[in-house]
Amino acid sequence: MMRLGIIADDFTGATDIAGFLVANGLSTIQLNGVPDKELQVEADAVVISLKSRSCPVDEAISMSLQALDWLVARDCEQFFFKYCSTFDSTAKGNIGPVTDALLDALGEDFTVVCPALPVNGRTIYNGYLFVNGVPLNESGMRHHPVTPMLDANLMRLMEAQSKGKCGNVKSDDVDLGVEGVRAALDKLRADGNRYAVLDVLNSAHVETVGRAVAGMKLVTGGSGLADGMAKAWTERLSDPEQAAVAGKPSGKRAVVLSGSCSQMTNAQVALYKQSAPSQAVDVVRCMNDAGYADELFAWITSQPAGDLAPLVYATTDPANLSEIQKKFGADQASAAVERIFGKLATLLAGEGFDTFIVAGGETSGIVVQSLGVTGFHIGPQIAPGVPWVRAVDRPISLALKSGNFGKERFFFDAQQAIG
Ligand SMILES: Nc1ncnc2c1ncn2[C@@H]1O[C@H](COP(=O)(O)OP(=O)(O)OP(=O)(O)O)[C@@H](O)[C@H]1O
Ligand SMILES: O=C(O)[C@@H](O)C(=O)CO
Repeated sequence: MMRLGIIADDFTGATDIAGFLVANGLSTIQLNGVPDKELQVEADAVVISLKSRSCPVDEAISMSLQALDWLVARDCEQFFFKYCSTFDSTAKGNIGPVTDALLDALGEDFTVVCPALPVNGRTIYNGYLFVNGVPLNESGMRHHPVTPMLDANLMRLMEAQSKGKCGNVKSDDVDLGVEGVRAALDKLRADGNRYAVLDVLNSAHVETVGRAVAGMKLVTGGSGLADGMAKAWTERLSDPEQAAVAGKPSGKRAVVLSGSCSQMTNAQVALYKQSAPSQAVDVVRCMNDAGYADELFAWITSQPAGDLAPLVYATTDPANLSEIQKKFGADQASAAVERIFGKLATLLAGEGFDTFIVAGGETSGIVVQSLGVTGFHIGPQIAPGVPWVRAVDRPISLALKSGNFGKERFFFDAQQAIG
């Protein structure tokens, strides 16, 4: 019997939250896009992954409401709007409008905002979001190709996008435990706030806020909050290993496709290409050479099988990225790069590649769409927030890595985990 319905605004975000639920023993299925009305699924949690983070706001709202309807019709009792642990949403972003639409649809007038994920260095203090101890707007996120984050104050970001007031539950209240958080939430609500940013500095706070929001119809945030919520459902916990079995990887031919320009992906690519065959993507050719994907495909298939998987990367440093964007326009350059990765994925699957290690949320979205995969079983985690997943409808395994996740050896670690 399904209980928790999750609407995620991108693909890697969806696998991230699903991975934490499975690690806590909740059986979880991830569906790519809003499924057919007929589809029935049996799981403790269902994650619907959308591509709604950076699309026009009307589309984001409409997709999210369709996802909500689908989950409501499957008897979900609680709903989670999952967005990025680095917020990834400027003053014009979709998080506020989608939260408002979900609240209205559920007949609710209050929710929490909690992108914290301390295990990956995302903490919230006095309502400011930090990445490894640095305010969001001073972290690598200020150079993000699509959503450069120039403010770390979550109340301000939320109010700029939405139609209500946003307060803050301070870490002192979280230190008081579940009752402290609930009292602070009641007070903020009574004071006319529509949203409350939850301070979270460590894993004890994660558990406290997870318990404190147990009765809330709608919560919003990152996978840290879901980790805390899942830990609170002790009576439903089953064997975590069992929950991950259906998603274990077992593929034979792997490739690494990296379209993220985050600091961490830059470090992962730099290390991996010292040992593995690699090919950099030429953005100019992505834009104007119809045969470019075929050429990259031919290069990949010419690499010896059995060794480290070949890497194709568009990953580049902030200075070069900003030059490319100035020359061609950020949207045009991104779209051209995404198109190449999409074509490559289709060609590779046709050639028998069954294991795709992908870096970047948008990049993962396009790869998954191009492969035509409708949903995933969630497997064991490679790194916090990055589980192996196995397509429900084809023998294909994927590791969909959020830009900033994983350690430097991530691409090696992923391949080591293949059985
Ligand atoms: N060299 C490049 N020049 C221009 N655009 C690029 C280049 N490399 C990647 N891109 C684009 O930048 C965007 C990166 O977004 P993506 O979501 O894949 O990574 P990310 O933002 O680091 O990951 P996440 O969303 O998981 O944090 C994609 O649209 C990609 O096509
Ligand atoms: O929360 C995160 O950081 C990730 O799951 C994500 O959403 C990046 O795309």
